[in-house]
Amino acid sequence: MLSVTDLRKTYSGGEEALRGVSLDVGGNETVAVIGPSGAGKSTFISCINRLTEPTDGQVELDGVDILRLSGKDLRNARRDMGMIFQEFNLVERLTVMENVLSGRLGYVSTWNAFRRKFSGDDVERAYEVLDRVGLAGHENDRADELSGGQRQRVGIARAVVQRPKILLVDEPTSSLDPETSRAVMDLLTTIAAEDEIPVLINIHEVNLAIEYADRIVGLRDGEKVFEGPPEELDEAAQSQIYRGAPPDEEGDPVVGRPDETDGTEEVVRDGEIKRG
Ligand SMILES: Nc1ncnc2c1ncn2[C@@H]1O[C@H](COP(=O)(O)OP(=O)(O)OP(=O)(O)O)[C@@H](O)[C@H]1O
Repeated sequence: MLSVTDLRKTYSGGEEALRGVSLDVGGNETVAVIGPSGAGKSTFISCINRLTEPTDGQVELDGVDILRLSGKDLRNARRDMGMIFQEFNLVERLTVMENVLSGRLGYVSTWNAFRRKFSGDDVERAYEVLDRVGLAGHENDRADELSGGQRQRVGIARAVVQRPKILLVDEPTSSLDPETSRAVMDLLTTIAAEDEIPVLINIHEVNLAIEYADRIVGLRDGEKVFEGPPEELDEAAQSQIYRGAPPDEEGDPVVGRPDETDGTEEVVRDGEIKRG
């Protein structure tokens, strides 16, 4: 179980990217974080594994206080968090197999890692995982010979091969076309469900979040402004996340405020927008 409490990040320039965000992710669930550009989504994920140092707050993974760790303990904790990146972060001149095995580097001695000497079990597991992501037969292809979708499959395999306790996924489909994006999301959520790994995923496309997530979190200006199941992410909630629409006098969020339409729409307050 990942438990984040009151996480804050102020960058050195004074930008308050996170203003006290709390979130629990556990079990087999997929939690999608959505929000406009600059809302703090990437900062949130990178503060959890401390690629970015948070300013304040608490991050616990299965009871381990991540923010207190350093050196070897931090490296051990990081390998419990499988990272999948927008730009895949593969080593271009290495093969698919070498890239996947680099997910196991934390487990082999520095000397053996230097010699790229992996145990037979590690290699066997890498073959298995590559088969599961649909890359059997591509083990010896160089990363730079692959399509975008294949590259993200390698990224997924590299994260999964290390048997993480959680997958942290940052915009995995931003560089992919819609069809490939869906294939990657299918694969990611299938593998996570089969291996019982919870997933925390930043995603731009709201439709993909609704389709694939068990729970959606909306960030805006470094604050959590929505949390709920996909069916609760109605137009009012989306308006709150993407436009910061304030609640009206009755406490209901305002949908499609007149000054934000092109004048051809009649705005009603039950979430429905009728065209003139
Ligand atoms: N390294 C940095 N130094 C200073 N400010 C930063 C840094 N990284 C991010 N920021 C700022 O922090 C805020 C949140 O950025 P972040 O990248 O986390 O948002 P995001 O929701 O992931 O955006 P996007 O969807 O565009 O990737 C932004 O105002 C951004 O300019």
